[in-house]
Amino acid sequence: MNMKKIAAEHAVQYIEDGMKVGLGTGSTAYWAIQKLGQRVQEGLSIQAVATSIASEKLALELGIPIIPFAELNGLNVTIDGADEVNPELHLIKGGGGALLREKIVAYHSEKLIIIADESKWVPTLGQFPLPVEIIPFAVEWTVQSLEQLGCKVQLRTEGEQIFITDNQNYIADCSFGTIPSPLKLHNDILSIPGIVDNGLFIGLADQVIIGHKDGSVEIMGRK
Ligand SMILES: O=C[C@H](O)[C@H](O)[C@H](O)COP(=O)(O)O
Repeated sequence: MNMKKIAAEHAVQYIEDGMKVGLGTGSTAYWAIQKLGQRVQEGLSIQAVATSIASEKLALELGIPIIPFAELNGLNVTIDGADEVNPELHLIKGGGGALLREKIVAYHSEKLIIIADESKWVPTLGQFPLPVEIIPFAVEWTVQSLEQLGCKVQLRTEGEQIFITDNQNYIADCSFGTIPSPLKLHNDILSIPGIVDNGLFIGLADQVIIGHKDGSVEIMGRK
């Protein structure tokens, strides 16, 4: 049973004609974009923006209309994946390196629906190393400042090369083990110069759809 696909396809049921939709990034969002593409080919009329170059490319291949940001005044809904979700629906995102564009798009969406397989549901955030997007300038100092917050930092690589985000930045993966106060950590990280954003999504998710091994979906959320 493909738990990611089940959650994604459930979320896409909520998309209606005329909606402005944000497209997430990653292997779970992939299934949502596929399903949305199928519905567009069957006549669904939507306008979309994407949270990564990869998702935009996939959407265009499937015939989903991608609209310039300047032409849209916000979004009705965004469907995106997550690396961890806690019972308060706070998230860690950015495993695919797309956290900055994802957070911008989520912020401007009336509703953020998170889709995930059951392995992403955790009592406390932090087992998954927190991705932090940093600018390349003085990266060594920025990394030192992150380590002073009590984590082990690994600058993300892709093969032999440093991983470069869609925004031409780096990702520092920060292993905290556990994050008891996500909001405090979020603010502490953002107070370091050179950091663009981090993968903690606090109070942004409205609904979380979890796909289970037995094919069922579990829906949690505020709206
Ligand atoms: O940067 C990537 C995103 O935040 C993804 O949505 C997140 O990493 C989850 O990815 P996946 O659905 O592939 O587990």
